[in-house]
Amino acid sequence: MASRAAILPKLSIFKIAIDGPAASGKSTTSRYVAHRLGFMHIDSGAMYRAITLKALRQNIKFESHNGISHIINLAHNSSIQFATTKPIGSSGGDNAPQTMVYLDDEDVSADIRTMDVTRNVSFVAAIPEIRKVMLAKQRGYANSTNIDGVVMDGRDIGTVVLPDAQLKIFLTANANVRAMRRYEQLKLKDKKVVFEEILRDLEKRDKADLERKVSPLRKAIDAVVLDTTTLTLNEIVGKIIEMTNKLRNNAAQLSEVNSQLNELTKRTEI
Ligand SMILES: Nc1ncnc2c1ncn2[C@@H]1O[C@H](COP(=O)(O)OP(=O)(O)O)[C@@H](O)[C@H]1O
Ligand SMILES: Nc1ccn([C@H]2C[C@H](O)[C@@H](COP(=O)(O)OP(=O)(O)O)O2)c(=O)n1
Repeated sequence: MASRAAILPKLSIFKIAIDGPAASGKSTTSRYVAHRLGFMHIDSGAMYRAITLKALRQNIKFESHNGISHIINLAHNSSIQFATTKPIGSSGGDNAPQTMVYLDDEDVSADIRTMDVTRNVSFVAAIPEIRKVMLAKQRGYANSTNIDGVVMDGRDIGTVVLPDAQLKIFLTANANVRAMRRYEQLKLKDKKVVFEEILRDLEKRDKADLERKVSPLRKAIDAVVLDTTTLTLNEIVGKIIEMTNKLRNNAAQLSEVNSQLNELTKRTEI
């Protein structure tokens, strides 16, 4: 007789998928959630940005046939790693937990956020072969055996990368609010930024991400929508932690019932 354990879910790596348009708060929210839960944070957008940075550094002609093959080659032969630093305090700003990004062992956390990379990343992210290479890496991180859980943010995490995620969140916010947040964020880093330019770039990128053929930005049918236009970062993080704790408790209870049922089944078989 088949054991009931085979048909009931077991406790496994807890996966949280956070998707949404540009500057909706995905990576900041994910960093705090991951930090509070002791999970790993994977910023999948940073991976597309890292490959774009590498291609720009090599002066690859993006839209040419040769250029695309070259970028695909780069993706196959690049190592991208993440490391999370602990916050000094518990509030936002400079004390926020940071997710560092390493490209071929070089810290590129700042270099991948330049306007040049931002303007070209949607093109790179729309190349199907690049997405295949990133998908394999992303699933690899999520299934690392030494972690309790992972928070991965991007555009297609709930729909394509981790369709089995126990919790899926879709963050949204009004485009003007998103552009203003990105403007404030870049201004802090002494970047020469113009709000109208940021808004235009953000809308252009949203359109490209929504309309591309492979893995476009979509809300998974089982995702919970959280609108960050009016909710603070703390409120958003709190809601996600609360949902996660409930789901983990339910899973733990289910696992307990499951082992009791197995025990009973064994005794009945004897
Ligand atoms: N709920 C929120 N309310 C106000 N500001 C937020 C909120 N969530 C994120 N932010 C801020 O908005 C900016 C963009 O957030 P970020 O996490 O980089 O977005 P994304 O990863 O979606 O591009 C950051 O400066 C961040 O601190
Ligand atoms: N899972 C993902 C993550 C990001 N991308 C693409 C879409 C975005 O334009 C770029 C950069 O993503 P990123 O999340 O860093 O961008 P923003 O922080 O929202 O400006 O990568 C994607 O296609 N799939």
